Amino acid sequence: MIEEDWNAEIGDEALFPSLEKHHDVLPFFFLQLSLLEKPNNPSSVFSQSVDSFGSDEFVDTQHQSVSSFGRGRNFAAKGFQEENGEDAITQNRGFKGFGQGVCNFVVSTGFQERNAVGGAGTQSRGFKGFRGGFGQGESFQEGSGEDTITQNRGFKGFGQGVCNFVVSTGFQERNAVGGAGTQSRGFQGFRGGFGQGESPKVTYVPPPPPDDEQAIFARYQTGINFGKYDENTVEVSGLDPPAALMSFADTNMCHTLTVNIAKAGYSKPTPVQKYSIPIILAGRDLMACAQTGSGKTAAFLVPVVAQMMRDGVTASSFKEQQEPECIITAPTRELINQIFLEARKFVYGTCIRPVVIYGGTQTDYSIRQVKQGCNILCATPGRLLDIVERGKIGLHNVKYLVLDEADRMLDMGFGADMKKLVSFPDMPQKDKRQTLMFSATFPEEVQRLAGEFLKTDFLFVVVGHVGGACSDVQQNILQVSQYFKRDKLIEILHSIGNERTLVFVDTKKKADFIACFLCQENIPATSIHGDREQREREIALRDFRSGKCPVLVATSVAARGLDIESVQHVINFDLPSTIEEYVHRIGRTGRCGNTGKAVGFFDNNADGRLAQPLIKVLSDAHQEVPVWLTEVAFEAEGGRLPVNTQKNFRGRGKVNAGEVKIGCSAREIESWD
Ligand SMILES: Nc1ncnc2c1ncn2[C@@H]1O[C@H](COP(=O)(O)OP(=O)(O)OP(=O)(O)O)[C@@H](O)[C@H]1O
Repeated sequence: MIEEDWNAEIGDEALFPSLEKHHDVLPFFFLQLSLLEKPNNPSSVFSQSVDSFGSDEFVDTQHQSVSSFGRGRNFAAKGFQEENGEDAITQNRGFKGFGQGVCNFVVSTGFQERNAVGGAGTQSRGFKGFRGGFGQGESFQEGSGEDTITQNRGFKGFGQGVCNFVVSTGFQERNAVGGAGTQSRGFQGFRGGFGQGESPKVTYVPPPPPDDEQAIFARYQTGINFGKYDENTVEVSGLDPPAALMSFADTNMCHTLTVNIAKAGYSKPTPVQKYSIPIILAGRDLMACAQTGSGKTAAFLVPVVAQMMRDGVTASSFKEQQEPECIITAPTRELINQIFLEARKFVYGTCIRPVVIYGGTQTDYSIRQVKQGCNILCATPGRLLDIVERGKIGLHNVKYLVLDEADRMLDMGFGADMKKLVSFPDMPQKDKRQTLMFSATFPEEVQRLAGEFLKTDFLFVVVGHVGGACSDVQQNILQVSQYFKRDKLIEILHSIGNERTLVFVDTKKKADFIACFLCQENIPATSIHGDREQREREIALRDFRSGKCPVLVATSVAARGLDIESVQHVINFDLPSTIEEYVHRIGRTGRCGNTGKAVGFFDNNADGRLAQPLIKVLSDAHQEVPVWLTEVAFEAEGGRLPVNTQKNFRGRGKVNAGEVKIGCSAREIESWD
């Protein structure tokens, strides 16, 4: 695990980045902001915000802030201690870092947001707090109680130094959703960024999902192109593949499972399901590649549950150590949770108990969930290894090991963890378990690596092209240089209206910045990325799902797997650095036979090397290829047209089988989780 964000999946500590990290982050953030400025437009949103602080000094002193963070005395601790509960305690820690330096620097998107959408009362208080705070040097310690008052006091407390500048992602969330209660979360974002000393223990316990039947089987409608999935060519490589099934009834599944499939609204299997289900039922290992949104989750869940029922799996009762029959891993917390929710559908009314555990939540909570019984364990890699190492999970019973987003699970982000998982002494050898890998993309290097985990007679199912984009997504690549991206974004979002839109950017800081910027433009937006606390990530996703915030600005943490109803648009404000990532990102729309639109801002200076693989993806998906793009591709390749566009396009040395060295560029290191 070498990536900053990946670490967030593994250790709770990473949720509260150390001060040292921000020594790097702050100058970068400044750079980022300046890069986002148009050269001839000094009156940017950012400058306006700055102006509203009423302090010219901070411009000159911003670099000092870097060194001043974290050296301070325990500023304002008492005031925050007056609040009850986990938030107050952590806030206290967060503020420890402030106060002593010459310049503390605050980026508070929250205040900007309240401007945009908050109630009048809140705005007034927020701004009072802000203005009053600068340079006054009053104390946090006065008063108690209500969040808004605390904020007010809190900001009064700033100002011992010449300039205060706080990067508070939490405030952004409030921007989007408003309300006093959420305002207090702003301080969480703040403390998350600038705490000092030891990392606070993560105490977040996610709310339990609703467990009434209607909620469990909630779904969205298949789209007009659902039937067209059958037009895709399907190739099965390997010896003696079983025949594909034509309907769910073709299998000998137990009655309860058949009923659950119907309740889930699945009347006919998609191609990846038609081929994968019989392969898994036949006990074969499988690597399956099919376009985004085409039902890969059920392609492994249905046969695994069917087999478990056939094997007469018994209800697992309360035990200190559980021995699940199936382990499912996925790279992000939100995705693994989604897989768990899907699993609940298919096991409904059976004795099979699925459990989900992931980073950013209280470890004891994960352990309690596991102890209560666990047949199918859905887990992100870090939390999984942690729980196994604590002896709460025994692996000797594992019959099914599923890697969703398998190419990501095997690359330099999680590859080492997966190797560690299969190397535990009690993990059955590959010939004693079934290993199943699914993704919409499988670069050749991963295919070779996957062999280490799979039996030699595994089957490889490919629906359409390996790594092909979903043809239900209308792709449009626009030439937009970075200085004009914000204007273009606003223009597009205004034309879109209230339709649900995912905007991808390349860094966590930029995700917050753009969400904040949109709020200032009266476009309710929120953000999701690896530096946000899990609670905030889940709120952001919930608000996006519900339509409360129709725009979600995200890093690649939201690129894979997320199945959100009615996402009509994906905008790649920054194009990703690999073509695989692009395919996954645009696959958040156009799912399950529905149509969607994807726009990519292509900056010739930054994205030249993506041109060629983009052309292939566009043409494979029968999309128009702009003439300028072919010219850029030609130039980027030094006048040659490269042939293998399935590979990652960033310069990479030769990779030998077994060497984990794929898929992550500098830009993704910033944005993955
Ligand atoms: N046979 C089916 N009939 C109707 N709906 C289905 C069927 N199979 C899957 N779906 C629905 O299609 C949607 C997309 O499925 P899923 O999330 O499994 O896609 P995926 O291929 O895993 O996508 P990604 O590559 O983005 O992870 C889900 O809402 C799922 O419930």
